[in-house]
Amino acid sequence: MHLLIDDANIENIKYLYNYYPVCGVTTNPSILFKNNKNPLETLEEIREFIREDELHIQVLSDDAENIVKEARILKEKFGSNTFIKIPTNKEGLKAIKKLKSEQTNITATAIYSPTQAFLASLAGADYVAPYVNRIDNLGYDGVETTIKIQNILEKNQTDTKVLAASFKNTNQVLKLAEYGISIATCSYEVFGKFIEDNNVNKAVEDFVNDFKAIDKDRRTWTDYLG
Ligand SMILES: O=P(O)(O)OC[C@H]1O[C@](O)(CO)[C@@H](O)[C@@H]1O
Repeated sequence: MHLLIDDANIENIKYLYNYYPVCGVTTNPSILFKNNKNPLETLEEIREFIREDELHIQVLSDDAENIVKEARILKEKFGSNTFIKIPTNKEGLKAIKKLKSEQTNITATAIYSPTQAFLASLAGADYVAPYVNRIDNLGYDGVETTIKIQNILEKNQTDTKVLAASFKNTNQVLKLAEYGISIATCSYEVFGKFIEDNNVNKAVEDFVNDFKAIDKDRRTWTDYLG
């Protein structure tokens, strides 16, 4: 499983890139709204910072013809490793079919059911993005649904990968990693919870204190060898 950042705040993105093994950024209109800045300038800044890594941007048109138009403009502006996020409804499927014939990278988004994912895959989507936490909130099981989607894609030997989205805790992510889900996109808040264990800090502190007791003037190997 690879990890993407689900955020549009450039400071958060820079911070997470500095510490975590991530391979790109996903955005959606609500994330851009939350960032409270000019959305175009924000995306330009993100693209400049992440260079050729994956950048996922969602279209806002309702009908296939305008979705295709918007996708072409976004692809032209943000480059080849940009994934156009298209909601998986009927108009979206129609647009995905058309855009695939133009070699556009597509993330089929707003996926709540395996049927949607299967259809998006047949239409040519590169990624399908099930909304794990939102599915949980509907009273279904987001993790199970995502695994089911993965099984369907594997059994049907498609090239489409699962990009799991909408997480509220790290356990949801880890469960999917266990099943080899291709990629997960996580918010700044969820990243913050990945390594938050006081036991780890305590263990490290004990190691350092023990070592320091050997020679109080030499705390690290750099002090011995540097
Ligand atoms: O339920 P949430 O946290 O709003 O997440 C919706 C998800 O859908 C996406 O738009 C799919 O990529 C993500 O950007 C986001 O994680």
